[in-house]
Amino acid sequence: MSDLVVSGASVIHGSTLAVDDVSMTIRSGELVAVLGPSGCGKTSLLLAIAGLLPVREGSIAIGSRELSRPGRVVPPEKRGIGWVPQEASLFPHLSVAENIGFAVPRGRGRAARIRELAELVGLGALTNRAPNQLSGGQAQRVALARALAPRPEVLLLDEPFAALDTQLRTGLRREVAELLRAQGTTSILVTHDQEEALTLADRVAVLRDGHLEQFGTPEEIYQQPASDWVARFVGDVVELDGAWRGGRVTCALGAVEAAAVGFTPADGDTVRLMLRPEWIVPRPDLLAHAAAGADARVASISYAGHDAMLSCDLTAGLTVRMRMAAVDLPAVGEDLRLAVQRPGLAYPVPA
Ligand SMILES: Nc1ncnc2c1ncn2[C@@H]1O[C@H](COP(=O)(O)OP(=O)(O)OP(=O)(O)O)[C@@H](O)[C@H]1O
Repeated sequence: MSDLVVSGASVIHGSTLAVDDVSMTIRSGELVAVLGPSGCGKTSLLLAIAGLLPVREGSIAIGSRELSRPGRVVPPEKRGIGWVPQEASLFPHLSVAENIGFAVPRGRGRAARIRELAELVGLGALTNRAPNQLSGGQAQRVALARALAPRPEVLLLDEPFAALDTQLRTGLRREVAELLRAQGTTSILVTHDQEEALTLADRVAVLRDGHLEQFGTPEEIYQQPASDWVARFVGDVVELDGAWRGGRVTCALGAVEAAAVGFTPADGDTVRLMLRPEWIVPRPDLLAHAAAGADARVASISYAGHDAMLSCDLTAGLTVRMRMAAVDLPAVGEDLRLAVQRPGLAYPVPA
């Protein structure tokens, strides 16, 4: 098995430059999520990898096997790449087994291979069913089995769980990720659901307006966003402007330790401090230390079962949100001393 290498690829979709100079190496067996807002080029990137759109610049290859470059496209059926679409789009007049079998070559062992694939996706008992007798989740399992049938080197999944209800989606996507890992299939999952991307993928590619903003592990994307845009797009952020001095930002939350991302501020510069809401914590032990932390009053609490989001009015005049485990929550109106429990991220203030 080889890596999938996308190298400086640009793709025109209609009249739009949908993918703009994207480079990424997807390691053999890796599950990569492509995340981004609507229209950022996720599907266009997948179509180019599948051979359904040409590249205008750059190249796409699996190992040393070049699949796309300007003026040359290896046809989809010769690329060794499988596709699971958003809607299962099964043949309505064929049974589950026949739908899966559509992609299994004729010959000896065909029936056994169909049975193996049906069992792999948990449909061993439903092989004689017609598509209209399947739930949405079961239909997606058939589409997955059909895509895996020719043993593709790379599997592309275009929002395969988007049409399913929340509970089914959570269960099925975990199962599918485990199955793909067990098979060692290199997979690219397009999604606009950040939770899906962060929980399932080995690495996440964040696209914006056709550009690759960041490609990293879920922890890197969440804890060290490469830009303020990624910080805002993936997860919740608390934003405070303050003065930079020697690795600290003096703002309404006090003097908060921070790392500058992608620029080098000078002492005295105004920077934008970004924090995740769970990085802000109540610190009753700091009440006696006037220099540390910031005084706040709980303005509202949004309870979510396992945790809660608190809006706190700072004495200094701003409101910040903090997320905490929903155990012994403070009450609305309670006074707290807040501090930041890990270094924040500093970005330039937008012009
Ligand atoms: N069928 C099409 N014909 C012409 N242009 C298209 C077509 N589909 C997409 N585009 C253009 O390509 C750009 C990228 O679209 P693409 O579908 O790749 O984005 P996406 O990130 O997958 O969006 P979504 O999350 O909404 O599916 C769009 O802004 C649009 O202008």
